[in-house]
Amino acid sequence: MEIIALQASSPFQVASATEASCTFPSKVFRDRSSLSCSRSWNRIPDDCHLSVSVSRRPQVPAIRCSFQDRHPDSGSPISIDFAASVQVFAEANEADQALVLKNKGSESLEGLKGTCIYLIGMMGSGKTTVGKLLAEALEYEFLDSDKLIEDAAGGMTVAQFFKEQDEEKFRNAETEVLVKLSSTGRSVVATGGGIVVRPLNWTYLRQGLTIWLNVPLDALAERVVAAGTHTRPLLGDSQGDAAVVKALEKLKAIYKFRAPSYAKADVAVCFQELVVRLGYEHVRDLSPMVIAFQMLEEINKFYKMKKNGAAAA
Ligand SMILES: Nc1ncnc2c1ncn2[C@@H]1O[C@H](COP(=O)(O)OP(=O)(O)OP(=O)(O)O)[C@@H](O)[C@H]1O
Ligand SMILES: O=C(O)C1=C[C@@H](O)[C@@H](O)[C@H](O)C1
Repeated sequence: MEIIALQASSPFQVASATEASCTFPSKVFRDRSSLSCSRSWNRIPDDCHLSVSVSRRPQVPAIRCSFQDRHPDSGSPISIDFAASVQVFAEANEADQALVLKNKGSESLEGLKGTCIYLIGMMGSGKTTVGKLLAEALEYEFLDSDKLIEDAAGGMTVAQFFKEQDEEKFRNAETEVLVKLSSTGRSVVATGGGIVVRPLNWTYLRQGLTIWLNVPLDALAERVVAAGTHTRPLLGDSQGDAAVVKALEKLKAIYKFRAPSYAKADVAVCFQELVVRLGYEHVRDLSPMVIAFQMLEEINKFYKMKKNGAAAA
């Protein structure tokens, strides 16, 4: 354990005036100059020094920062930890991001207590891509409800299901899969885009934590066309120059009907908000890692609020 004293001015955000834990990327703690505190904390005396302890566990470099001082008014010990913000995370290299995600995942486990996570959102919103990263960070199993339906139907693809049977039968199979999933735990489930529409499905979704990936429709249209719409029967097979425009029209119609159901999620990650916070130009600039980080932030916030609510009641 190494103790270093620092004067302040920092890119890190303080999660709360009294407590928050953090894990900084190794890249950041090598660069000590970036570890100092912001003057915007008017409760902290200007000449206050930070004491930073750097622990080097074999796999997980971590830094905890806390003030070694007393509150100027009350005299009680001040303990402030920094939380690496999504801005800091987005700038870290991939290896550091992986470490931070893992640590952040461990922090979320206390609130989650093994609860299943259901990712909901329009087709192409990244439930599978980001869900796998989230599952890894939490050491949860990753499951895909469409895949479970396909397995239960003897390998018939979702597209075949829609063609050879009908949407109603597909929705019944989807509910059956959800019933089974609701008796499990410690899984991140990428759900089918339409799972939210049946009110009955919410009985099961509510047994877990629901997270909505709220992605602007124009970005979705680009993605689904790039990946090929043939696997998404509700979009039809759009190809050629007009494909994105056609896909966008269909997505708009579907979303109009579903938006209130997605909004019932416990937690939402709004991609447009994230783009603005990070000063990016487009949703396509958001990496799956950054989205997974933000999901963990929102999960932690959700359980913290729940805990505070329970304590206040
Ligand atoms: N953050 C991202 N950046 C770039 N591409 C992404 C991102 N997230 C997802 N994609 C791409 O978008 C496409 C759709 O992603 P994905 O399959 O994860 O979505 P989904 O919500 O699981 O879709 P569906 O509900 O239709 O199965 C994939 O080709 C994936 O590689
Ligand atoms: O949005 C939807 O309704 C769907 C999304 C896919 O994940 C599949 O579940 C299926 O293609 C239907």
